[in-house]
Amino acid sequence: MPTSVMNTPTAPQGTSVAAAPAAPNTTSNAPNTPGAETRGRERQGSFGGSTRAKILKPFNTANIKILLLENVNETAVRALQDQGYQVETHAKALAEDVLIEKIKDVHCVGIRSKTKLTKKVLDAAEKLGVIGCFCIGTNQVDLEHAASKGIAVFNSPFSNSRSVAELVIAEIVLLSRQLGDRNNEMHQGIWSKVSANCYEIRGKTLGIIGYGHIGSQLSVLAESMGMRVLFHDVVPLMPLGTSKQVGSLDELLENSDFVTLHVPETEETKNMIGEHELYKMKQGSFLINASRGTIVQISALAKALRSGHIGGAAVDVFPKEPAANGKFFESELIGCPNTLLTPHIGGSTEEAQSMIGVEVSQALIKFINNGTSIGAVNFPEVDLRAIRDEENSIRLCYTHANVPGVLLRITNILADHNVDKQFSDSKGKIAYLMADISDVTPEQIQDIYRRVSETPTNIVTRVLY
Ligand SMILES: NC(=O)c1ccc[n+]([C@@H]2O[C@H](COP(=O)([O-])OP(=O)(O)OC[C@H]3O[C@@H](n4cnc5c(N)ncnc54)[C@H](O)[C@@H]3O)[C@@H](O)[C@H]2O)c1
Ligand SMILES: O=C(O)[C@H](O)COP(=O)(O)O
Repeated sequence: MPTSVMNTPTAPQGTSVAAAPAAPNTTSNAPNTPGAETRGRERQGSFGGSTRAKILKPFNTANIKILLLENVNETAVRALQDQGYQVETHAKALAEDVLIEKIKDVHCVGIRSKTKLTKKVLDAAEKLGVIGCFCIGTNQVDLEHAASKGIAVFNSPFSNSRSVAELVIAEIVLLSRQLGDRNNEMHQGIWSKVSANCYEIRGKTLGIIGYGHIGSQLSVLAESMGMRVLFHDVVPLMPLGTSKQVGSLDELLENSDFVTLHVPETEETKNMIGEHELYKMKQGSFLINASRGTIVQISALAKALRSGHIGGAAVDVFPKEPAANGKFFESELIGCPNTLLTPHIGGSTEEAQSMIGVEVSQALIKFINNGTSIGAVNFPEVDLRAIRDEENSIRLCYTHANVPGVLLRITNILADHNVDKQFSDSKGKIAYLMADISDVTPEQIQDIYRRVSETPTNIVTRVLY
């Protein structure tokens, strides 16, 4: 595979700082901003007593372009700007043609759940090395294609879990008391005081489908409200509190008063809840979906709500969601009885967005500056302990096809050098190797870079120093 443009090395300039090949599309030899460098040193602390840890960075961080879409939180914008990167922000998702034009030139893109990074979009991205999903879901990215191009994808696996769990707790109470309908009536000037089919949630059974970060957090909150919790998951999991894992989806549906979905969007979960499953649910029971819109068949749910078989639903996610605020929303669920519709706000709290901004921006910075891929969702997870702060030490980051014989080839290239440490791992068709090499001259760095990036298995080669 070809070496991406973002990894073109700079020519040797005579000093270690100036000479090393650069990461993302470095064109200038200006040093990093002093502020960022000092902060980095403080963070990494001393290395083995008297020797400090080296601050690895792509050479001129001002040349690194970051595109942040969908109103990514200010905490991320600041953190990325503090590194000296060029950061362009947009409040909304971009139309595909605009995105294709914008993404051509950037080294990193930050998105939320709306931006679709398809094969077509990724193929237009000539310099892209890393993607940050400032959310939990990563189904909006063609992860495999990104990996095949050496593009690592990071997300925030749990920073908004609590926000979703709290919303679901609120919805359980609201549905149980038909609060959506009562509220609508009052706003129309209609006084309608009813207790028929309104219930306390104490003693009722909550069925959680998908007992991951959100499902398990919800389980604890629901039990503290006096609910009994059943859950269904594809893997056996430790039940929290007195909750109980059931043997099948049907068993959960048949025994729950409230059913709530917390699974990712996958081939298996698409249309997971249709007519058959809805009619397995108890008469008058409630359905909540704050996972992904494709998991519930909307027509079947609307029919079950209108027939009264399902007593109410809260839906936060839809198969087709408007691209931005103010755009028209349509759904067969509009006007269904006791149905709460929210515009994908499960993770939309100040706390969650701020934490996500910090978490994902740190992962991006570590990947760009240090090559660290820990936490990547589509990429082998590799890290090395800090590199010594010595002039002529470098870090080689090599993303390559996962085929036999590669390590031997790299060992031959590095045979005459002092490899301080090296680690490599693979995931599916790609593998990632990091090696710290000391005592290398600028000419040797150029030679290592050239020979590694010319290997037939090369996807992306970077040298950090
Ligand atoms: N509405 C929102 O704003 C919002 C916010 C955050 C997350 N989400 C969605 O919620 C989903 C779940 O989030 P999470 O953090 O709990 O994820 P998670 O990965 O921690 O947990 C998902 C669980 O689902 C299970 N699972 C997968 N496939 C399954 C199947 N076919 N049947 C049963 N269980 C299955 C997994 O084993 C796992 O335990 C995310 O993927 C995202 O799409 C929505
Ligand atoms: O995947 C997620 O974390 C949620 O769906 C939230 O997505 P958002 O950041 O687009 O609100």
